[in-house]
Amino acid sequence: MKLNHFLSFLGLALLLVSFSLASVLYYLVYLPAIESEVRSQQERELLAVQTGIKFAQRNLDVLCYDYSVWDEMVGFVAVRDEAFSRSNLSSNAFEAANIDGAYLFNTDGDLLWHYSSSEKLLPNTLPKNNKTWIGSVLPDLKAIEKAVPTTRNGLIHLGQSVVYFSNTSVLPSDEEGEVVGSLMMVRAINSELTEEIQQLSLVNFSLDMLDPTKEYDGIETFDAVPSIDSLARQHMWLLNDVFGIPALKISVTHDKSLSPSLFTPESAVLFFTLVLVSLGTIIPISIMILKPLRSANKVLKKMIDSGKLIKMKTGWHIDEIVKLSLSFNQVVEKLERHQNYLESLSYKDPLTGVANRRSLEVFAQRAHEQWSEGKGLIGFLMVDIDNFKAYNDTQGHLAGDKAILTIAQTLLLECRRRGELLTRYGGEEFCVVIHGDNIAQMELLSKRMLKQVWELNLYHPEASHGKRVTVSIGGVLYERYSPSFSDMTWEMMIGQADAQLYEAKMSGRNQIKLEYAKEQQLKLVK
Ligand SMILES: Nc1nc2c(ncn2[C@@H]2O[C@H](COP(=O)(O)OP(=O)(O)OP(=O)(O)O)[C@@H](O)[C@H]2O)c(=O)[nH]1
Repeated sequence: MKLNHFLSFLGLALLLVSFSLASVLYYLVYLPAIESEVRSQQERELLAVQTGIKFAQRNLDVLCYDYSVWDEMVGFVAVRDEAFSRSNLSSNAFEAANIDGAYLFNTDGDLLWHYSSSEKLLPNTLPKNNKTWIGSVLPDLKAIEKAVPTTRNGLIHLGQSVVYFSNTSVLPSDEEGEVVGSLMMVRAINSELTEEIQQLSLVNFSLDMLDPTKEYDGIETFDAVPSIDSLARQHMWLLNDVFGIPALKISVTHDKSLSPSLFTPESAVLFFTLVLVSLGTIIPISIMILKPLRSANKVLKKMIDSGKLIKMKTGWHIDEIVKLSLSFNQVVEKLERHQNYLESLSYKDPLTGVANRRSLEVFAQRAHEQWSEGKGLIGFLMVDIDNFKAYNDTQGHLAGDKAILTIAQTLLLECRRRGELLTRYGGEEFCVVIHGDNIAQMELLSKRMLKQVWELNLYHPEASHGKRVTVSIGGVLYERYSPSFSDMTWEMMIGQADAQLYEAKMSGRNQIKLEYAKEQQLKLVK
């Protein structure tokens, strides 16, 4: 897998994992917590409405009780005194106390006196014909016989209206004595009351009057403490009147209802931030790691293809990669040095340190090519140590090695000009390749070499000349190339030089035999 593909895959995988993790956390942890919070808030809102309604009811109960357990009211049941009615039961007082209707009954349930704020609440709208009118709304015999104040309250339909009522038995203020009747006060369920409870509970709700003849299936009654089964924007509850007939529908609108969605603008922003962060991480990694890796790969491939050692670039951003490149380059440098050393070894004679036969071949081939192209002259000198077998036999092989080394170094000092190369041809024999312009060069060089070896004065008891080590030299020099030389290879030229060496040996050693080749004409000189 390519690294950039791997990085893209990694980025994508990270995004998917983040998204999956966020979803799991959202659905398994966050959402249940939010849901339970919203549920408990909704339950609190319903409870607040319920409490608010009960509170409105209690005000009515207290007011009704105050009027009922009052000696003057007992007197008013017996004789409806206009003066008492005017000063204590005036419409202004009831309006101020938010009472929409007041009805005074005797113990038989007959209406003795009433007040109503509107025609809708006139006595003829009282649901007296209901079987439970006495007992549920007015005190029954049992309650009357108890001779203590008893109260009934709840909802009732008055004509087209639904009201809260509170009915308290009328009896003397010390609560001893006969119950003479009952007083009922009502308050219409209207927008004013709804607003009052809303302000009290701080919950938004509405109260809708229901058709008493209809049935409302699927809506629960609102009496016990409500419990929420499912979260909703709105919850509805039924309020029955004291006769069990549906009277009102409460619709509570909740502040919070819907669970927060995972797919919100905020989560989209978060997601794209994650994408940007991932890209922002992957792109620099690609630039800082992928680029050097690609470059290194290129260098290695080039090395394999070309067989050459190549250094890497080192200008990267990451320290570790820079260090790796530097170390690689150090290895390359060491290998280069080692390679050069090995190469130099393969071109040098190990005993004398002068060029070996391999170098001779390369140099001779190049010199011959250039000579064939008409550049300069070419020549070969074969230098052989005289009577060397005898030297070895008398002085020992190690001394023989040393003598070869000394003679090689001496010859090397003479072959220092451009176009001259001294090589060890084999054993105690050397070959000098000459590629130059000077026709006298070969002769001069031969003479100097002969003289320098002589002057070394290496003792040789069985030497042909002066008890010292000498050399014999045979050579050939070709003048500028002409077509008549076209068949002459450098190997043939060496052969000619060797023949001259043989001549020198045959002529008594410690001497030079050179041959100058001039367009088929050979001139022998000493
Ligand atoms: N010590 C030593 N001896 C060598 C080396 N290479 C060749 N020789 C010896 O050189 C001697 C060459 O002997 P020959 O070829 O018979 O020639 P020569 O005795 O020099 O006689 P001429 O060449 O005819 O003057 C042999 O005895 C070789 O063993 C070397 O590297 N070290």
